[in-house]
Amino acid sequence: MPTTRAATTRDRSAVRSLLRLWPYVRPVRARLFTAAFVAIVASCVGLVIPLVLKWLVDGPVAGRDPAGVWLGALFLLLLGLAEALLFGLRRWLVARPLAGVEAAMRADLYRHLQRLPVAFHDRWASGQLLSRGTADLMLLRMFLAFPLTFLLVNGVTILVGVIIMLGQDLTLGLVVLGPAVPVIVSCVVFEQRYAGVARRAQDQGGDLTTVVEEGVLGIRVVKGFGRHRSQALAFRELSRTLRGTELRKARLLATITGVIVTLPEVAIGAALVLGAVRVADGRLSAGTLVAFLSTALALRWPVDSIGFLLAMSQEAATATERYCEVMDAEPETATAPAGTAREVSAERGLRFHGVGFRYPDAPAGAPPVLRHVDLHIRPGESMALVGATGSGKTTLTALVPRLHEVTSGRITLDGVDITALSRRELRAQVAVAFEEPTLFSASVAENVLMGAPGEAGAAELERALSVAQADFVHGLPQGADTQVGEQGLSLSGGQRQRLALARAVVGRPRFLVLDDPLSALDVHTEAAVEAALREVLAGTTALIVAHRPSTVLLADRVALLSDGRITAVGTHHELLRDHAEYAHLMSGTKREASR
Ligand SMILES: Nc1ncnc2c1ncn2[C@@H]1O[C@H](COP(=O)(O)OP(=O)(O)OP(=O)(O)O)[C@@H](O)[C@H]1O
Repeated sequence: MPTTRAATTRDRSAVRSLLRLWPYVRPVRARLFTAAFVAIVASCVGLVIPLVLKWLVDGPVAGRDPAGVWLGALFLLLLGLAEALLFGLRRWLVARPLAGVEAAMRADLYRHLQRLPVAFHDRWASGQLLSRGTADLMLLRMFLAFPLTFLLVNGVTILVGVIIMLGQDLTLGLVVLGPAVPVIVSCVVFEQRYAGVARRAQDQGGDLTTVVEEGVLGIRVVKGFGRHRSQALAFRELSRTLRGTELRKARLLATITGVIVTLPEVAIGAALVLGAVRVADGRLSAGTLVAFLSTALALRWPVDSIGFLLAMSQEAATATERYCEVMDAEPETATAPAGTAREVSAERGLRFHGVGFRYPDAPAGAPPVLRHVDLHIRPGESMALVGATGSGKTTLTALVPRLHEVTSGRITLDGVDITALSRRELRAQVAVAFEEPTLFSASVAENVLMGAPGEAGAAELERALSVAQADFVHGLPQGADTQVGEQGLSLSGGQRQRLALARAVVGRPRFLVLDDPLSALDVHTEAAVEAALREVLAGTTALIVAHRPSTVLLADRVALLSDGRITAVGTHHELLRDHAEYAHLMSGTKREASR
């Protein structure tokens, strides 16, 4: 199940979580405060209406003065209009800045994701990241636009309304205030329970996103193996779980809304009966009772809405937590650590010095993938890396561009420790091509030139395409400007591999790391690519993971990786002759090799 739980819902305050939004809200704070002030004024204007009603009932209505009634009606109309206009103004004030806050947070999240190490992405399910960048940020925008303002506005409105009611009649005011304590206690309990359920629903939403993403990206496998039904069942199961959590949320919300609505309504009913008796006794004017009840009714929405405003705030708090879990993850440092000795030896070429590595998420007690790897690839030399499947070849190649950090030992490029180079410096020197070629939704040219941003032009592009034997590009509808589909799926596996290879060589890197980059090519194309690659490799120090003798023969020497260590280094023929494991790995294709 693609679940990522970076943190459980710990004891934490929603307010503390929401305060972390301040850096984003700061630039638009003036607008937000103005909008909140406008909303408070609008709400208070609404509270003036009952006072006008009181004047109307006790004055012109009781005195049968039609002109006074018309005047009062006109005043009520103007107050209603002013209230509506002010609420409209509030909306206008917040809409644009809050869209900006959401966009800024999304941009920061994306930028941060790009800078997080590969180990982080190995650990986190993509749907969890996707849901943080979409659904969670939408929740936050809605919170800033609505509950944040209205919790304040409604609080002030309720306070002013209660003061007005108490001023009109103390006894009736106390009757209406009666349910305040049970309502507040219910709200506190609701907050605690809702926080956990809201977090669960957001995490389950992330899991669902992961399943949808995998199903769409893996549609060929799903169809090829006729797995629609089992995929649909798995999806239905997850969505049923999410539905259960959403229902639990709805039940909690329904309960708190029931409490918040019922208790005050009962209190208003009691005040109505008591007030009517006192009007009949002549101890209260009809106008005061009308004004009192109108004020109490005007407070209904501010009180009734507290339930869902609190629910939205809780969801925003958990969304903020989820967002911050990613933002708090330590990114790769872009610059070299200060004080690191750059030159550790005068040795040229690419050298592994006693390198050890274990994956951060490997089970405790599992042996390291690499142990004391010592290997020297001389300048201009190409070294093939051969080993059984799962022996750690891909892992070793990933250490050179620092996609993972060595856990012991060090790697040097021309005598310079790679940790002493900034990422930019390192990646300008080292180019990589992986067995699984990833292309982006962009043109062929953009995909290839990604290997040398800002440095290479049309001539370099042509040269790289020619080295990778990617002439098929000229036959595409718009040549190198043809857009390749999502992940390059509109191209064949071999075509994608050749574009990935072109991307690796386009910047004429000093160090080239190729992870079995020719595996999807037919023998004729592979031979043509190898011939062209030999020219490139002549001036480059290269480490090439190879499974086939034809790829091994590209290299000057071969290193055998076995049980996490380099157990032999020599030419293909030497190893074939002296090492049974190597001969075994190459067996079955020996004839091809000796041709
Ligand atoms: N992200 C990861 N987290 C934990 N272990 C991993 C991770 N990636 C790979 N491994 C483990 O590391 C070991 C070496 O994997 P690696 O991909 O480097 O082998 P390989 O020699 O390239 O295999 P192949 O020839 O099949 O491509 C394997 O046992 C694998 O299960």
